[in-house]
Amino acid sequence: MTPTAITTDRWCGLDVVRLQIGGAQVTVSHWGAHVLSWIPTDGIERLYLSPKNPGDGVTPIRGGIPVIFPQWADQGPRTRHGFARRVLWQMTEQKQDPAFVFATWRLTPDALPASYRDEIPSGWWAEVTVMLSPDRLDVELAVGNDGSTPLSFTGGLHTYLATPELELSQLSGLYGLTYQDANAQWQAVKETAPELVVDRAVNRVYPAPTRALLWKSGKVATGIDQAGFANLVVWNPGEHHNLADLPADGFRRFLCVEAAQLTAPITLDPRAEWAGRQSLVALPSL
Ligand SMILES: O=P(O)(O)OC[C@H]1O[C@@H](O)[C@H](O)[C@@H](O)[C@@H]1O
Repeated sequence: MTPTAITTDRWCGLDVVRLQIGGAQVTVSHWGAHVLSWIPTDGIERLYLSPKNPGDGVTPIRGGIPVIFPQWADQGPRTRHGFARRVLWQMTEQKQDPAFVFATWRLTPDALPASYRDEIPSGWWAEVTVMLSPDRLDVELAVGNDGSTPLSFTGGLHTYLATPELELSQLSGLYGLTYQDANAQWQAVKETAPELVVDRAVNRVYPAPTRALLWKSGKVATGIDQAGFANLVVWNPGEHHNLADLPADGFRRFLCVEAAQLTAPITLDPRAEWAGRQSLVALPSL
């Protein structure tokens, strides 16, 4: 039987939970329901986490898997990239099984400061479920409307995939898709690279790929799949970034590959629910 465990720890002044199964582990902060680290059985960390995170309980965490809800970036009047990454979630469920271990976090309006609560109609709930098996991590964002008026939102899972060297890493599976280039007035561009190598600032919004992507970095590869989300975003701020919570050369250590819903907001009628998922699969060393 594969040994499993759920333990608690502290990171950067925050309470975190660690799920473990057969030598693999994922660490999740209650603040933001934010995955900070995923180490599959090969022992190689797959997520980037900035060493300059202030850990002040105010500034969103730079790295890992930020949960974006109820607004993508600055595309609307709500808090940039949503309030979900700036508040404490409640862990409501956990389970250990021979094949997997999971935990679920829930956020409801009563847990929010009034300024955030006023951003959207009341009666909604959001849940993040993190499921770990030895070489796979599934993260699901689910949203429900228990209110009496329609609820519209955008959002996503803003995953920072780690790499020893960005320019020597490749992302394949996007060939032939037409993306909107947020760094070039949102012009539509057809992806012609069978293997995308990022060597400058990128901010591209693709439609959700119909097949899994492959991220090759250093000695390892990672498969990336998603369901429920209409978009996939590839983002890196490049060398001229002025992000205070990222080291000057930090941009070289990650590529964000994000399961997102931003070109068409989800609208939930009363009693309706929606869910989107991103799955990461650790593949054998190259
Ligand atoms: O610095 P933040 O708020 O975490 O945002 C990071 C980036 O996230 C990306 O997903 C957005 O497309 C960018 O516009 C944004 O700069």
